[in-house]
Amino acid sequence: MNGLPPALAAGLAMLPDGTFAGKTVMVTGGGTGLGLAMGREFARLGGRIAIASRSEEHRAKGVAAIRAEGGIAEGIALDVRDADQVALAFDTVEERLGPVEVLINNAAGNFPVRAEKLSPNGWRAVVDIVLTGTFLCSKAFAARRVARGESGAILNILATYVDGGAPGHAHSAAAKAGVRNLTESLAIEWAPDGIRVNALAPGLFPHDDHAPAMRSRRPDGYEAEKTRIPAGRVGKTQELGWAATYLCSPYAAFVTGHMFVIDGGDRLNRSIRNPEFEPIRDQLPD
Ligand SMILES: CCCCCCCCC/C=C/C(=O)SCCNC(=O)CCNC(=O)[C@H](O)C(C)(C)COP(=O)(O)OP(=O)(O)OC[C@H]1O[C@@H](n2cnc3c(N)ncnc32)[C@H](O)[C@@H]1OP(=O)(O)O
Ligand SMILES: NC(=O)C1=CN([C@@H]2O[C@H](COP(=O)(O)OP(=O)(O)OC[C@H]3O[C@@H](n4cnc5c(N)ncnc54)[C@H](OP(=O)(O)O)[C@@H]3O)[C@@H](O)[C@H]2O)C=CC1
Repeated sequence: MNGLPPALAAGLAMLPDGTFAGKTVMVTGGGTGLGLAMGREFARLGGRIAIASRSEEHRAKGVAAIRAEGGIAEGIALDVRDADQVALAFDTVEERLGPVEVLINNAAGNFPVRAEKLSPNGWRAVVDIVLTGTFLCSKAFAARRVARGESGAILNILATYVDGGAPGHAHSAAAKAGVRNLTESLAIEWAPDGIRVNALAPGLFPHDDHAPAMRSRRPDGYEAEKTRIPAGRVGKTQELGWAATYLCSPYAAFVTGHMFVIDGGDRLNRSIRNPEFEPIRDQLPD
């Protein structure tokens, strides 16, 4: 399990070429990090990618990365917390790329903070982006799919701390746990309409786009983390792309309401080695 698959080095897609040809895929927060990695994988398989987020700089970076690989991408201004902006974003994507057939609810806010120091606004910001934003985008998506009488797929990006919580992440973990439950409700409700709703729970996937607050505070970065994770390494972002494209593809037509965990066994908490231990509370900002 420790070795990287050769296909990763070769930059290969997992599914057949053209699996998403002619389909429009909206990725919220798709200009950076994991969202961009997933968008690149959908684009490799022929999908037309709408990168929807607040920052023009992030959107432009994501669009350029996908176009540089020969893919089709457009940037769409969106704050997922605002229902009017969500409606406008779906309309704009439809004009530019065609109706959205796949929605990746990837946008998130998070900053590690001791819960007793988290302000009401800080709590609201994270819960609104993660939980309310996922609901608003899912609702707008499904309303359009149902009106057209056409099927679709939604993928909600969680985090493995939906089970068990995490010190310093009370706001994010609670919001993500809410999204997990929402995934299940919507999967049942929209299954008769041909809309599948699944979730992808990543473990640790460090990347260069992370905001300073989200970077490891340890001088050795993620080296110690690697010894804690049973697989002996952190995740590679393209691995999420493979999982996301599978879950939204016709090969997963009978999969809905599922949470797919991709974490190298981290959540099982069975360390095969014993790293130097530093309590997570002690790693949080003062
Ligand atoms: C460790 C290793 C991990 C290792 C990595 C572990 C990975 C764990 C899994 C990862 C999960 C993720 O979600 S990773 C995704 C992370 N990406 C992001 O967060 C990018 C987007 N984030 C943002 O835009 C901002 O951070 C966020 C605050 C959420 C939203 O921005 P807004 O402009 O809407 O809000 P603001 O007005 O700036 O702030 C709203 C309130 O939040 C407070 N606030 C903002 N930042 C704060 C902070 N660092 N500490 C305390 N409080 C903060 C402000 O003071 C405000 O409260 P008042 O002063 O009271 O008004
Ligand atoms: N990296 C990791 O190890 C892990 C990540 N995750 C999850 O993966 C997903 C991606 O995280 P990651 O790539 O690491 O982090 P990033 O910070 O790189 O990505 C977050 C994205 O969300 C967008 N965003 C934030 N707020 C809003 C908003 N209100 N409206 C629209 N877009 C918004 C940002 O774009 P902009 O600023 O342009 O709005 C940004 O592109 C998240 O759901 C996260 O919780 C889960 C577990 C581990």
